[in-house]
Amino acid sequence: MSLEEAKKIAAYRAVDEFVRNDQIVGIGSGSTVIYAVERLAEKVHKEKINVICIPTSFQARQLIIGNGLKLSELEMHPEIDVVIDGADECDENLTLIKGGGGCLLQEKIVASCSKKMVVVADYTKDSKTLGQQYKKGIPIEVVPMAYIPIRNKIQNLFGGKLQLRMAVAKAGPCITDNGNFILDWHFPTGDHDWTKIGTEIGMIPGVVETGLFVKMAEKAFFGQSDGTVKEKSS
Ligand SMILES: O=C[C@H](O)[C@H](O)[C@H](O)COP(=O)(O)O
Repeated sequence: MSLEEAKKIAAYRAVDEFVRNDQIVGIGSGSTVIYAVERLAEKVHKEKINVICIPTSFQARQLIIGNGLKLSELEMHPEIDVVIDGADECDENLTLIKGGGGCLLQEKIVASCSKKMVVVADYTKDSKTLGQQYKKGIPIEVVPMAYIPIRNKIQNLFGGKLQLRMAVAKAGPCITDNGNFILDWHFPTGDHDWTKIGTEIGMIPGVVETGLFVKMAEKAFFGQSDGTVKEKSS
C-alpha cells in the first residue's frame, strides 16, 4: 500500500469514529487532512448530517469550500467538538511536531478550542521520541523583525541550530498565513521535557507559537503499509 493510501485509511477511520451529527468540527491542514475532508463531505452528503467546519489555515478553508461543507469561524463557534489534523511526528505520549506546512499557529488555536484532537497520519509519522522520524526540526513561528535574536536565544538556551525557512516558488523567506516567519529548530538529540521547553520558548518576545503540541491530542490513527490502521491514545 502506498503512503497516500496509508494517509487515506487513517483519515477515513478518524472521521468515521469521531464525527457525528450536529457537531462543530475543526479542519486541520496538510496532505492527510485532504482525505479526512473527502470522507467528511461524503458522510455529510450521503447521511444528511449537519456539520459546521472551522478551518486552521487558508488551505483548510479552501478544502471546506471546495467540498461544499459549511464554513464558520471561531468568532461564531468558539467551542469545537473535535478537530482532525495531521502531524509531522507523534511520539509515544502523543506529543506532536506540527507546522511542516507552516500552519501551526491557527492549528494550535483551533486545537485549544476543541474538546478532542484527533491526529491522522501515515506510518512514517509514528515514533517513540521526537526527532526519530522527522528530521526537519520543530517549526517556530516568529515575528519577522525578531528572527535573529530569537534564533540566538534558543540556540544559547537549548542548543541545536535554527534555520529560517525559505520559500519555494518565491525569493526570500516563507511567510505564514499570519504574515510571520518560521524558524525550524534542529534540536539536540536525547531526552527532553517538551512541556518546559515549549513554555520557555513561547515566552521569548517575538515568538508567536511553536509547533510542539504537548498534551493536546487524545487519539492518533496511523495508516500502515499492510492496510491496517494503528491507534495510539493518550
Ligand atoms: O503545517 C502543517 C501542518 O501542521 C500539517 O498538519 C503537518 O505538516 C502534517 O502534514 P501532512 O499530513 O501533509 O504530513
